[in-house]
Amino acid sequence: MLEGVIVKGIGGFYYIDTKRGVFETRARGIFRKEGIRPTVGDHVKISVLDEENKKGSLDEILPRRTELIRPRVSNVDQAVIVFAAKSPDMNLDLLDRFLLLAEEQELDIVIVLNKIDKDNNQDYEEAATLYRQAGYLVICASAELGSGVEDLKAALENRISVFAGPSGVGKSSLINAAFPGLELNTGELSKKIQRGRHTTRHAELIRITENSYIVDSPGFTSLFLNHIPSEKLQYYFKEFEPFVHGCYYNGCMHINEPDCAVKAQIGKAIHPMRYQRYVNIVQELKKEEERKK
Ligand SMILES: Nc1nc2c(ncn2[C@@H]2O[C@H](COP(=O)(O)OP(=O)(O)OP(=O)(O)O)[C@@H](O)[C@H]2O)c(=O)[nH]1
Ligand SMILES: [Zn+2]
Repeated sequence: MLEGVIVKGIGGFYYIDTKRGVFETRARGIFRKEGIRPTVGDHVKISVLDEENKKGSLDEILPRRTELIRPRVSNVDQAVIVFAAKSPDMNLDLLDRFLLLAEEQELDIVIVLNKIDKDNNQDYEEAATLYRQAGYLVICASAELGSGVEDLKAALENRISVFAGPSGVGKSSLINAAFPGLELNTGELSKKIQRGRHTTRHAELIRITENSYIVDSPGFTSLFLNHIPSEKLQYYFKEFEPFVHGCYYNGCMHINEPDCAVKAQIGKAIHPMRYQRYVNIVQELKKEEERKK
């Protein structure tokens, strides 16, 4: 028995990255009978049928820790959310939506503010401080100059990461700067999504170091939040966490209620801009909930 990770699945074959190389396997019939679909990212056990030609049989899927839907990958540990300091301009409303989706999936989060070489006034520092104070790891980077790249590499170590963020912020460029051997084309990640609109596209894992992988297509390509119940939203604002249970009312939404422990932190542990976006998104979600009634 050999253990490994499914890095690719095509036409009934699953490719398993192991300590002894990548094996091409077929899944045992039992999975189909039991309605289990092997998924990229699954930790598996295989039996080797042909060591030299790297063929095997996929025998067992170890329990999944997480299951990302878009793209469909198991055991993703972390979302690397990339925004540009300039071109395109930073949009913190959009950044918060990416954060919410990643928080909802219980992923660890790294925020990368890329293209700092384009921002002579260092305006990105303000956003970096805001999100650091909220409790996030924020890396200010320039794929162009190579700054921040070592920090990014360190953050990817020993995990499966998915990159997310708007088009053109430099996701592929950062990956290339960190791992020159991979030579992802710039624009590569988005090409894959476009293809995905018409055909079922299967994500693949790219091994970047001994024990680390990245997903080859971007995460959270739809930023719809409508599936999140409005009363759950508070739990996905990281810096609210220590305070949400301190309110006078059970089920406090932290908007109009008196004696609210969250509101008491506005301008202290909670940045007014983040609080305002919380209120906006709650209202958005409530409107949608009303409409569906
Ligand atoms: N000045 C500067 N330009 C950068 C930097 N990083 C990326 N770029 C440029 O920005 C453009 C977009 O970079 P990509 O790496 O393709 O961006 P992406 O996020 O992968 O884009 P999609 O694949 O569309 O999602 C390219 O022309 C890059 O050369 C940077 O740090 N500084
Ligand atoms: Zn409250």
